[in-house]
Amino acid sequence: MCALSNKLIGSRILSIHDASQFAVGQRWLSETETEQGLGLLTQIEGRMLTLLFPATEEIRHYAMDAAPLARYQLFVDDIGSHQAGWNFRVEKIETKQGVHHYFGTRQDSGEAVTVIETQLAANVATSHPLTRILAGKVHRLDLYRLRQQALKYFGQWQQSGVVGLLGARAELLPHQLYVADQVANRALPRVMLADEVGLGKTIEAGYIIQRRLLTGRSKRLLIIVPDALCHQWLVELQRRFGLTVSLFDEQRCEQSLSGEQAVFSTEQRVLIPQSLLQHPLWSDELTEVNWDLVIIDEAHQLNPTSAAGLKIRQLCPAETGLILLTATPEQAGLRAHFDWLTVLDPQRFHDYPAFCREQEDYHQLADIAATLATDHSLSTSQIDVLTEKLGQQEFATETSEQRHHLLTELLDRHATGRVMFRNSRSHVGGFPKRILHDYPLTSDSKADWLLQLLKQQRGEKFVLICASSSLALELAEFLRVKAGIYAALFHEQQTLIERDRAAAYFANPEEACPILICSELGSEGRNFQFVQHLILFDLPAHPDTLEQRIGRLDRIGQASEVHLHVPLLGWQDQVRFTWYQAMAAFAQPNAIGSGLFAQFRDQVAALEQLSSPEHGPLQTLATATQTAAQELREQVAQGRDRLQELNACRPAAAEQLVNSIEAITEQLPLRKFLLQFWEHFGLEYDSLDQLTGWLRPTEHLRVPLSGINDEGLTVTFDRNYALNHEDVVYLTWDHPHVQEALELFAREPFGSTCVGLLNNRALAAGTWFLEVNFKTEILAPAHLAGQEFYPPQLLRVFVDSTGRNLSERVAAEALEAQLRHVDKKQARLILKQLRSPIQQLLGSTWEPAEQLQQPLIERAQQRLQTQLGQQIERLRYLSTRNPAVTAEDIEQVRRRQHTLMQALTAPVLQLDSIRVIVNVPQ
Ligand SMILES: Nc1ncnc2c1ncn2[C@@H]1O[C@H](COP(=O)(O)OP(=O)(O)OP(=O)(O)O)[C@@H](O)[C@H]1O
Repeated sequence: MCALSNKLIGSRILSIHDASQFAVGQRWLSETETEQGLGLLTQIEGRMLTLLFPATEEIRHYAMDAAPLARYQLFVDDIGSHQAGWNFRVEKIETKQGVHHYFGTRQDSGEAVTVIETQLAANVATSHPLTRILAGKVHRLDLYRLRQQALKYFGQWQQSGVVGLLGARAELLPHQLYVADQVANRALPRVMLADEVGLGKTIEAGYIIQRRLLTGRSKRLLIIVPDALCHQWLVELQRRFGLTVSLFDEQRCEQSLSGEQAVFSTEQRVLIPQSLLQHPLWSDELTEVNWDLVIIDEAHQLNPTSAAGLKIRQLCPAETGLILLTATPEQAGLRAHFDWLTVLDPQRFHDYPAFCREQEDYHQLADIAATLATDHSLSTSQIDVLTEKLGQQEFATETSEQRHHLLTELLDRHATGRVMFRNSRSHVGGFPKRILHDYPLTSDSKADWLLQLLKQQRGEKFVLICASSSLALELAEFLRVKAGIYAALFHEQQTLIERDRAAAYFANPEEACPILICSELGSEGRNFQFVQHLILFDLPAHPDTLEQRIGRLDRIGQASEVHLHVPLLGWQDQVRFTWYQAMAAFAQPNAIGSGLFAQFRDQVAALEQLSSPEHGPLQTLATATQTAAQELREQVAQGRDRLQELNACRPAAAEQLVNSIEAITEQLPLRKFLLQFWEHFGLEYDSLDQLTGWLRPTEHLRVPLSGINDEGLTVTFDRNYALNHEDVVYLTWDHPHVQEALELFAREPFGSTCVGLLNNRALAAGTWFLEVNFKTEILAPAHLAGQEFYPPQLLRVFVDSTGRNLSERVAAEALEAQLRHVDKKQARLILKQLRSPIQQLLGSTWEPAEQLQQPLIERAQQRLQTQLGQQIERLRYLSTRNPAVTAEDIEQVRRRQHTLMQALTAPVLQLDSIRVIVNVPQ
């Protein structure tokens, strides 16, 4: 065994170069300036050396005794690079007058070549661990360990199945996570998210975006939202997900026009106001970019057959992901809803009459689906229906799994299953009570009544919604003049910024602003759940608009009862109020509004136009509405909604996601990892209390890190704390700062070379070992998310100085306990003596690494076969019965499987890090 010289173990070795080592034509690395590349020794004069570094064209002079130089040489089987750009494998080496001549074979042509070292390429990978070892560059022991941990956690995170779902500043609500998971994992998501108002569609969209971006499934993102909601979206994505998107309003478009690139290609994640779709210039510019995911909020506002709708079709051809958000998909009528479904999936939705018939079929199917979901036995008549619907005589329903399988099939085939997700509030639960206060007025004006209400309930906050901006302005003026009350205003005559400012001013508890007066613009999308009083100053014509208005307060996060105040003045108010009450639109979420509107709108309009009240016909309308509402509600509850609910959230799968998120949060010790990371990279962390800490950069900050400014920031690892303290940064494995930290190790050589001292009296002093970590990963297009099957992983090979493989006998943890740090100077001296044997020894570590890699490949292949194989099978089966499943759907999964299988035949194995361990018993 080649033991390390005793002289080195003590730390006083002065010079290890002697004149006979040097010869003109040799290649050397500068230990202090590895970034100069490979130097060429051009002159020896007395005790002075001159080196040319061809890569940078720099010349350096060194005193021979103290030259910080490391000899660069290749060994048999190494791959060298010729300055002409080709690579060769070394087969034999001869040294003539101190200069190496390498004999080998060109890798591209197979031609036999002789390369004198003078001809080697000057650009060596300076961050390569071997180059670093040769140059005597090492990191501290703890940084080496941190690197191992970082890469391990990185892989575990990538394989967790919940990437992108971990880090939102949001409660883990199963219905949202389920939808997000279902949609985000598709090769090509084209769906409508139609949860009832306030259930968190924006959050679901955020999860989907985050997961697709972090897993590489999507890159170019376009979000289209009503003009009034632009800012809220920006804020919500930033605050909840730490996601930055760029707002392109007209002004920003004009600024970007002067650049050379297409207007929208300068950013990867773009948010535009809906109105831009109608702009003659910018709407065309939008089509210059190939978006891979488009999200449209409040889709019911856009008619798919209008000019804006056609533009969307153009922006979202079949190969682009498209996600539509709407709480009231039928607000513009069943036909418009169907037209959107056609945009999403033209093959499945091409026959409107058939679609209408299908809607009627829901009842029977829902009944069966509910039976299957609750694990009860099917009745004979249910089995008959199932036989007919599924077109097969026999199906197994004995086990829970079989029933689940059948349920899945039924939902996939007959509901709007694959394209639409709709959670209902009754299903999700936990919403507050609504309390209606109606105020029949006789002669007073509504404005006077309003003033009285505000005075009586001083200290409360009110949101008032009315139909027009002129009325909103008049009311605000009235309150100011009459009572010195300053209302916040929200209407279409303001700029976007003015509106957002007004909403923020109203929300600020310190401002004590009692009322926000909104035109109809405030009835969609906004978050006012911190308010308990809604004034419906007038009543809209469409029940869905009413539902949207109430939904501003009655939404997730509303902690108290919601009070609805309705002043009634005149016949029209009375007609609408009576009609809405008859359908219980104030009392509960109203999923049947569109149906009733279609049925009664003419009658309501005719009654409203009467010049004098006629209570008899109004009563008749109310009774008819009540009956129809009851029937419709029952039908919907039994039929469509039930099916949609079952489809939008499978409780077991949703729970599983919550569990996985909690498990990964517990199992991977993020806090511990980050504390070490910060310490090494020059950030200071002070615990403020149990849940929070203060993080700030010091003057030793090692690399620039995004999001870290000089002032520092308060951070927490606790979800609940983060939910209640929006100014505090919530750190999870999904967070960009954590990702940056992990990627730093994956990309840069931090901790990739190290020398450790072993304290083992049973071994001779000076005995040394080599621990080599290889990284194995596959090369495949990012959107295939190959890392979910085969993330980059480290393979550890541990050999002694004779090349004996001790990897299994010497476990990493046991070894760690016996190691101690060595200072840089001593480490460098050790490496100077050992670099040549290390380089030779390295060659012997590849084979064990390849052997370790093999079972990992096989496991990944098996998972690919089973998981994607099952998906393909299921899609194939469904495609024979359900036009919603196309050959392309199957092909996409098959392509993913095939490409990843191919990639797995030749994973890239490369040296990641090296640790030299020398026994120095104490
Ligand atoms: N998981 C969650 N944790 C905490 N807050 C949430 C969560 N989901 C939703 N919210 C909050 O509930 C409110 C409603 O969510 P969101 O705006 O996403 O609903 P929506 O379905 O898009 O509503 P609308 O139908 O009105 O457009 C928002 O204030 C949102 O921040």
